[in-house]
This record gives sequence, C-alpha cells and structure tokens, in this order.
Amino acid sequence: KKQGLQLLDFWVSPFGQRCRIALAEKGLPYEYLEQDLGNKSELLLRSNPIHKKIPVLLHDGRPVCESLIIVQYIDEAFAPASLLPSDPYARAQARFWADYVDKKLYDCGTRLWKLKAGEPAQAQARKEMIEILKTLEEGALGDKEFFDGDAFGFLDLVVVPFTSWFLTYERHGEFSVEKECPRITAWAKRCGERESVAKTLSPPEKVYEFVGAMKKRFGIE
Ligand SMILES: N[C@@H](CCC(=O)N[C@@H](CSO)C(=O)NCC(=O)O)C(=O)O
Repeated sequence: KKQGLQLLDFWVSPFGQRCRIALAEKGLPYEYLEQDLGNKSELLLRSNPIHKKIPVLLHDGRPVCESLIIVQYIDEAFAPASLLPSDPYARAQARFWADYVDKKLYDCGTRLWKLKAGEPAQAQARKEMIEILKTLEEGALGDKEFFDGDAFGFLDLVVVPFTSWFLTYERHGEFSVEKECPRITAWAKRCGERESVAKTLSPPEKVYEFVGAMKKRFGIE
C-alpha cells in the first residue's frame, strides 16, 4: 500500500537531521512525525523495537532504522543515486569517516557537557573533541570544498548537523573551533548556505538551551 515516506524524528537530533537533509537533497516529500522520547509512541516502539530510537524512516509502512543506513537507503531507493560517490573506493572512504564520526563525535560531545567543568574527565573530553575535529579536518576534509570533493554529498550531510553543537562544545569545553579547525569552520559556513542544511539545522543557541535544560534534568550544575 502506497503510504509514501514518514520520518519519526526529534527536532534537535543530529541523526534525524541527517535524514531530513538527505530527503531534501533528493527532493522527496515526506511526513515529519515528531516523537516524545520521554513517552515513546506505539508507532516508534513497533517501528524500531530493537533500539527504540529515532530516526526511523517508514517507506510505505516499512521501517528503516539507523541514520547512516536510512541515508544510504534513501540514495539507493530513489534514483538517481546522488548522495554517495559512485566509485566503490570513494564510497568505502566516505563510509569509513561516517563510522569514525559515529564512534567518536556524539559520545565525546556528550561527555563534554555532561561532566562538571574543570573535572579531569571533562578536560579529557575537551582534549578528545579537539583531536576528533582536527582528525576530521586533516584526514577527511583537507583543502577540499566539501568532504566528498567539489560537491556536497553523503559525508557532508553526515557531519554537518553536529556544527549546530559546536557553540555548546565551545562554551562547555572553553575552546574555539574556529581557532583549532579553521577549514572545518569554513566548510560549515559553506554547507550552511545550502537550503537543505539551512532549513534543517537547529540554531546553535537553541541547542545550547536544550543542553542546559538536560543538565538541569540530570542535576549537573
Ligand atoms: N545510531 C543512531 C543514534 C540515534 C539516537 O541516538 N537517537 C536518540 C535521539 S538523538 O540523540 C534517541 O532516539 N534516544 C532515545 C533513547 O535513547 O531512549 C542513529 O544514527 O540513528
């Protein structure tokens, strides 16, 4: 039965934003279904019973889970494939860095704002965050316009939602992304000029407020 596309998501999620950017880049209409993660809907629990997390893409009612898998599914299921590179080796490199980001960036960022300022563990998270961003800048971006070369693509949309969190990382970690990673900063501005990105990313101050509210809820001053 043709129900088209629906996205179970949460407004500030960088993982969900990847899917929204991919859908926009492919010009695909879809129904956005904001989820209450504190009181998960039957639809979410039924659609992702294993991880019970957003985002979940429903394609004619069939669920696809995990943001990196959802984005690749979108590129494969809706011709022409345009998000991932066409060359297998370039695809492997893009997937390597997407995996690196998912292994490192979100967890380190969470430690950065969840830990008490000045605590040794928080100083360690600060050091790691700078290392992660520098590794991405030197290893994946280099002097290219975009991660995938001269056009915005898969790896760009995988990383760009996290640029809305840089302000939060900077304030809690007391460092400057611009100072540490000038090329990442320039790349983020370039991406921000694309409509698919500009209409999707949460404003950095909104992310900062959201994290502040989470810290209160977790009882971290
Ligand atoms: N590897 C997955 C991560 C999704 C995720 O963390 N989703 C969070 C919200 S965004 O931080 C989530 O749904 N959390 C709900 C919960 O953990 O109960 C992906 O890439 O899709």
